[in-house]
Amino acid sequence: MCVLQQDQTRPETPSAAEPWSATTRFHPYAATGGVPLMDVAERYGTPAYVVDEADLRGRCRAFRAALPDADILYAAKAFLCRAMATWIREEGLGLDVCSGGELAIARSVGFPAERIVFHGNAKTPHELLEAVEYGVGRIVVDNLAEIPRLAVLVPPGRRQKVLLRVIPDIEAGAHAAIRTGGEGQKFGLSIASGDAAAAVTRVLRQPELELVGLHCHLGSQIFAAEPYEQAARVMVEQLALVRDTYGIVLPQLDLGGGQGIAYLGTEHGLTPGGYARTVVKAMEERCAALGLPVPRLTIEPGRSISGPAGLTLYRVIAVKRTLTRTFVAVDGGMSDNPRPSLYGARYTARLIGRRSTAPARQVTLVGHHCEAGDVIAESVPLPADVRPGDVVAVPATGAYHYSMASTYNLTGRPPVIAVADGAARVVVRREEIDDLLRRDVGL
Ligand SMILES: Cc1ncc(COP(=O)(O)O)c(C=O)c1O
Ligand SMILES: N[C@@H](CCCC[NH3+])C(=O)O
Repeated sequence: MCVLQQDQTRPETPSAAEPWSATTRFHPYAATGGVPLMDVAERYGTPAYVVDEADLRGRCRAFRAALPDADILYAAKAFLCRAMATWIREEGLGLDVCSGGELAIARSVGFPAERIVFHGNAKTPHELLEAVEYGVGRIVVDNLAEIPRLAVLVPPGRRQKVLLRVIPDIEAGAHAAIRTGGEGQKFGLSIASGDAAAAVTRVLRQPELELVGLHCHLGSQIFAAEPYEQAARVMVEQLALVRDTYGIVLPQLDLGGGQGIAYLGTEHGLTPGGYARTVVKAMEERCAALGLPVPRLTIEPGRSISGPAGLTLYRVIAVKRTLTRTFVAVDGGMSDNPRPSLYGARYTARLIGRRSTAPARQVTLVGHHCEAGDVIAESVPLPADVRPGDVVAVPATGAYHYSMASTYNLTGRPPVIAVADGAARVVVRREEIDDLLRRDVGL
């Protein structure tokens, strides 16, 4: 156990624009969920992912409160482990899974099958079979070939509910690699090319499948509500087209996820309330104009539930002052956070564990990997006396960090430590070199 030390001066409670989780405090020492972060670093080692359970549960509840009549599915790709699947189950949300692996975690905690939606642009026949066998509530069809492939897997006497993922042709999202609402990317069925209409026809011809609605997902890290407003309108128009063509009123509309979060103190995420007001109004207005009943809404937030609840602890290994800048090198990097290298994502960091009176200097926080692009955060203000042995915390790392971590340079992936009510527990243990060696069977 470490001695509880004073930390850098900062306000008692993070303001709304601060990217730290709801229970994170810095006075008299840095703590999350009532657990001193230096205790976590010393007991479990670094790097370590820390998850603030109360923050995460609070975000689930905020979505449910904002949209009491909708199905809120947590997008598992953002962060999933057995503990997370259990929290999501307990909070009454559903789960969006997009692989056999994510489904296996859900199954392992007895996640209710009917609350699961199965996604993927290239689901293997085996994955489809697993989804059907577990009895997942809905499968989202992403391409034409999948329709007969899925139909033959449905046991006699059963019908599998499906949604069709269509491309609304709306561009939104923080980076080209995470925009999925426009033509020219791999997800969904194009309205413009006629594939979406062909898919409706083909699903309706398969007695084993029950078409219950349409789906779209615009992209990720979207800060404005307007693209969702546009998507709600376009999608309701597609529901009206199905009604006009086939005389069928589809009861569901799934608008995917993508709600943006703050990574830096200067950003403001899209709140569940702001999102809900805009989307519900657009749906209701367009449905009234087209004489359609308002469909049951499903949404799939991932990052906005788990992202702000996480932080990563690193130990400083070296400080290098060059002619142009100061590098603070830590014991993690692009293997536990690939987002700066993939999307140019920006982060901030904070020294914890000791009080420094040194003035703040802009530094570049870098990892220990054998790549010049292994940068965790550019232009971070850290005390000028930052030195080897110090611990730094990086906020907003709860989504797409653990789930996208690699073992580059044969680095074991960090543990996930859940903190709540003054207690810390390991929910995913650290990956040791023995784990890596075990897979490598040699000659
Ligand atoms: C189909 C689908 N739903 C939901 C999500 C979750 O997105 P986010 O984590 O940005 O909310 C994604 C990922 O972008 C997705 O592909
Ligand atoms: N991996 C992306 C989000 C992609 C979401 C899945 N379609 C990120 O880290 O921002």
